[in-house]
Amino acid sequence: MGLPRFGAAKTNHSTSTPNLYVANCGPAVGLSHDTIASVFGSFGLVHGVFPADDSGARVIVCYNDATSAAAALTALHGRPCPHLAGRTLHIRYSLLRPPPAPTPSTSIQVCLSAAEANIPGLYLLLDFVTPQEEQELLAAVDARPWISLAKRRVQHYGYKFCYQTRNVDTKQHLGELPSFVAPVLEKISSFPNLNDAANVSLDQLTVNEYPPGVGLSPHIDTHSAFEGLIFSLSLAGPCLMEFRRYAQGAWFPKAGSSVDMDAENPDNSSNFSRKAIYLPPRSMLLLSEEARYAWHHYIPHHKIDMVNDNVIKRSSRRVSFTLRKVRTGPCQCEFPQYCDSQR
Ligand SMILES: O=C(O)CCC(=O)C(=O)O
Ligand SMILES: [Fe+2]
Repeated sequence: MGLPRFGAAKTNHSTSTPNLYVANCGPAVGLSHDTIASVFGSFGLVHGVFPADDSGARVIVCYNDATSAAAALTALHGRPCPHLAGRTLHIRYSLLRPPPAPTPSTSIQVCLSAAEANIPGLYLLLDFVTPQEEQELLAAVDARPWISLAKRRVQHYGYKFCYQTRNVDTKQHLGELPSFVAPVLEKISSFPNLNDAANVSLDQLTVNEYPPGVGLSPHIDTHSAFEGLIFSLSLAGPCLMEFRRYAQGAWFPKAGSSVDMDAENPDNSSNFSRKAIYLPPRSMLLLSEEARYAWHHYIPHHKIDMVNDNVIKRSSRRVSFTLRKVRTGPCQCEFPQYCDSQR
């Protein structure tokens, strides 16, 4: 396991800082940093949520002041948290350590094609839309209202996506997908490698706009929320997407059980494979099968990406169109260890 960036205080007595070390909490157990920030935000202004180490299951929540941290610690430590999937959090004050020198993302080989990445079910088609179609799609979303999240802006069509539950409310249908996305859907219907392309009938679109330096914390799109094909079209700017396959069973303790902060096996918890792929503008990524169900995907929060020996600057924004089909029954995938329907 990599050196933790932050240490937890041995006890919570006589320590008081604005930073909390929270175990049993993080993207590897299905809780995004945005969700965690929102729940801890009810105790005071959260300045940021950071990985405590590379386990994906321990985070540092940083408040602006120690009083808010104390209130959150008292309210949330050692009991199931209904707003965080019922997980029992183990919280201590965090002893901040200076972050290590940034490790350049060259430490991981960046693939330029899905074949090179060799993850079953991952496909990348370059130049999926023309530059003119790209401009039209950007103009269409820019003419519509954006919703501002903490670090990026989003739009939802078909069904609203709820960032707290990482799910959709199937009873709240916002209507058909807008006509501006029709050319993209048309091209998807003849996407190669899809056995049942005719039945794709995507009904949810999330548009994300990322400023430079903003990414997305590691996550698997909730199995029970969406069917097995997830398409993501990159527009306006490039990014690097990292994929992580965590060791089997390491991340989803049985419902109701809790992982003790000290009892976790650090060797298991950092046990994941890593791959990265470069997504140029106008490319279409498809996550299906193992790539959709078993691999976390992650956009590092970088202003520049090292794509092997080349420095690639993120442009003033990247806009992605993520197209999915909302699931109506439970997921029956072959990856129960990552599946919220089968836990
Ligand atoms: O921006 C992207 O390409 C990915 C978005 C994503 O992973 C999501 O909305 O779940
Ligand atoms: Fe995703």
